[in-house]
Amino acid sequence: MSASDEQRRDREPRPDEAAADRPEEYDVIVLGAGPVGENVADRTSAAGLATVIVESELVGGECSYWACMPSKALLRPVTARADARRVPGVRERLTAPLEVSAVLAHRDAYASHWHDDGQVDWLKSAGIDLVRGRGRLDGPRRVTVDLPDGGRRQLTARHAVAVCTGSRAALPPLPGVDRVRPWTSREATSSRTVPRRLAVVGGGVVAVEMATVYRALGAAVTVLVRGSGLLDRMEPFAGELVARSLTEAGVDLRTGTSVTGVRRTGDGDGSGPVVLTLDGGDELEADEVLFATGRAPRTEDIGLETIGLSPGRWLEVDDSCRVTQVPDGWLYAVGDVNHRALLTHQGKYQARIAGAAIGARAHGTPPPDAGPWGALSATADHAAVPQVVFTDPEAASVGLTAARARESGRRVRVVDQDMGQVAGAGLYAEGYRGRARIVVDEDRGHLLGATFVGPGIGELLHSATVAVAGEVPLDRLWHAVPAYPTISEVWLRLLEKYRDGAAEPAE
Ligand SMILES: Cc1cc2nc3c(=O)[nH]c(=O)nc-3n(C[C@H](O)[C@H](O)[C@H](O)COP(=O)(O)OP(=O)(O)OC[C@H]3O[C@@H](n4cnc5c(N)ncnc54)[C@H](O)[C@@H]3O)c2cc1C
Ligand SMILES: NC(=O)c1ccc[n+]([C@@H]2O[C@H](COP(=O)([O-])OP(=O)(O)OC[C@H]3O[C@@H](n4cnc5c(N)ncnc54)[C@H](O)[C@@H]3O)[C@@H](O)[C@H]2O)c1
Repeated sequence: MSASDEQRRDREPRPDEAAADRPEEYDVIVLGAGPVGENVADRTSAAGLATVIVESELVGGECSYWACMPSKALLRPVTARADARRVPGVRERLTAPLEVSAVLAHRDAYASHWHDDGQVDWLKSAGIDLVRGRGRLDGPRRVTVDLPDGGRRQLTARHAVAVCTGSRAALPPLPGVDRVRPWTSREATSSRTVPRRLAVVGGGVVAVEMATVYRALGAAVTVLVRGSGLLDRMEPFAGELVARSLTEAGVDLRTGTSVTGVRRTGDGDGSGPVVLTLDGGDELEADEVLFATGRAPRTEDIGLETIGLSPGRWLEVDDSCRVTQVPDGWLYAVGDVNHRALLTHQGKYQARIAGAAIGARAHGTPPPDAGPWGALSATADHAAVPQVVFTDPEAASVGLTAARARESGRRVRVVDQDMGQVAGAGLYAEGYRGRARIVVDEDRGHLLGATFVGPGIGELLHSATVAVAGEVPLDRLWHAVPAYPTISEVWLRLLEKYRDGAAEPAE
């Protein structure tokens, strides 16, 4: 039997009787089996470390069952239909609305019908032990798990504990909000019915994606945004183009509107329509209200107080995802819970890095490349975070916006391009509407950021991510020739304008 076979045998799930009072020792304990926890465990297990993962709900986490997967499965039929309706010869045959039951069934399939057997099988195949239950830190390197059957297991970690407990929807502090059965992203992504009237509070990513879905499924949707526009972390034109499209689709979009009260009209039992009071005194009645008002860390009940940290806060980490306030470097916090970038792909990137760092430190190998852009440093979190908002049009960005780049004190030049002028875009969709922007570091001659808005541009984003993360000189990008006639030719238009010294966009 090889050493790795022996390690794998060591990591076979322990029979319950072994659980008694005696702490079970592992090299690494991962708390939370969302996409990020799974990837940390995968990397530490691959590094030959005996790894156990603790999960209180479903292996796969928010992303698989109540976030990325179901939301994108709901959105894809919407954007596919919208795209097809912009193609002559197809649109004439596309007069019927979406088949709601088929869309919801597609969503159910992508959420694996809220069963995690597939993910559990994968854990087993990777040699990772699973303990189901609520885990809490219980002093340095110790985790206690309350099991679903009322029992308890105690785990200790020789090398590291990785907190990957993610985030939950944050509700605004409105009196009575918890008595009106509000929707959060969980209900919006898993609902089996389409409300006749849906009010959406918030102007961020969840708000615009879910407004897109429910409007296309037939709901009368009102979006209440307290600020002046949508998607305020992206370039302003992204929110403007998405707002225009939502409005054209029939969404009642109200900016500069805050909600000051919420109640149900029934007998105090949570029944009846929901009524929102708006600043200024107006009221809005709907059948459901979705609060898409950001996220809170799932750290309030994980025993942080037993190691001298405050519960309920985001955990601050260094670039290898080690919690900075904990001595001896045994505690890591990876994914949403560290608040660096609340995105699955970025959390999984951190997981690969944290897993490698835990492995290197456990084996006593001096970290060879812990500096910026090295294998043990999540540098992209600061410079090259990509995100696609899957609305119609899609909005995609990486790196810094023009405003953020200027705030950073760099000498910056901004170039914009109307996507409608790109031949490949016109072929993709008649009357293609969209815009692209690059933000150039004038002193270093490479891209700091890029934003694309338009149908089907999500797949374009990775080209920009490579350019930003790779700090590819613009002179060399000039030789990266986009195929004709693809939407990617927008790169050529942007670089031509940059070389020709085109005037900067007004905004
Ligand atoms: C509606 C919506 C759509 C999204 N769409 C996208 C998208 O398209 N692309 C994208 O990149 N990102 C998207 N995101 C963000 C993405 O879902 C998160 O960034 C991602 O899920 C974070 O992964 P995580 O593993 O850090 O946390 P989670 O996925 O939240 O997983 C944490 C896990 O820890 C478990 N846990 C918590 N506490 C304990 C405990 N005490 N003991 C045991 N287990 C515990 C939880 O049950 C959960 O399974 C979306 C988010 C939302 C809300
Ligand atoms: N396609 C994707 O990549 C995708 C999709 C969905 C969610 N996500 C991730 O999930 C996270 C959560 O998304 P989100 O939309 O909930 O958060 P968000 O931070 O993107 O947007 C929150 C919105 O709610 C508003 N808001 C906050 N408090 C409010 C209050 N009290 N009253 C009224 N408005 C209020 C904010 O102004 C903002 O418009 C995001 O960070 C995002 O990265 C990603």
